[in-house]
Amino acid sequence: MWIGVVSLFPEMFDALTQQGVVGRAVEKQRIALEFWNPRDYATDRHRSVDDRPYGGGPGMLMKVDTLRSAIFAARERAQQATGLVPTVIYLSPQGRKLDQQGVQALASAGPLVVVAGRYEGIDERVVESDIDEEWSIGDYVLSGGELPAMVLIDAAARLIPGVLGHQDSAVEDSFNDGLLDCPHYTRPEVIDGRQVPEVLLSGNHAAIKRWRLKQSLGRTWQRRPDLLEGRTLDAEQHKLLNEFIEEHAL
Ligand SMILES: Nc1nonc1C(=O)NC1CCNCC1
Repeated sequence: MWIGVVSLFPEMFDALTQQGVVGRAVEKQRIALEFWNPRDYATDRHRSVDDRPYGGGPGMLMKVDTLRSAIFAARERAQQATGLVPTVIYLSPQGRKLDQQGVQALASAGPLVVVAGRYEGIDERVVESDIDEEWSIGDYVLSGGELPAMVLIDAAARLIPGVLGHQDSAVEDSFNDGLLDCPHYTRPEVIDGRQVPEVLLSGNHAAIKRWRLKQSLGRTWQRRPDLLEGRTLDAEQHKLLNEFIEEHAL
């Protein structure tokens, strides 16, 4: 998967590329990550990358010409590297809320150019003319689009074949099947009197799988009932959820 990033702080992405799942994916060339910094296109003495908003008001916007130069360069490189026209993504609170379904769509959308905004954001005409999709990682305001971009890249990378090792599977990740994750346990068997559920020590893999699905369904029902709305449960899932509800009835 080819991803171009437009950011004033490309060094922030070292947190993603120097270690962990994405770091290994880059090393294994499952993912190609390239960066364009609008500041590299600044021609004035101060290498300006921000500009004042029309109509006044607090804060600045990203300067149009340096931003667009970086986007165009990234888009050009995407086509050169992949032969495909990239999807240009802009991260902002005004975007579509990112969820696993959206991540799956982005992970299979071909090359991406991800634009990380700073200041109060970018000129609306740049959104209209140069951005294909606007996405938000949540209803809160951050200092920059770099962390949202890293969230998107990390989540998408996990879905690229060959990125996750055998030791962790994107398939069992919560939200991959639209449910919350089941509880997990590791050594020791007792922590301050709290035991590991017996079934997990039984070696009965069918029972363990059943227990985990039941816990996922139950926790989703308890904590995020919205995720179950419109979802069709099969007979087994209905049975498990009903068992969970009975066991947890107050
Ligand atoms: N939430 C968000 N999901 O994506 N981007 C988000 C965000 O807060 N961006 C900042 C908005 C203010 N300007 C700097 C960037």
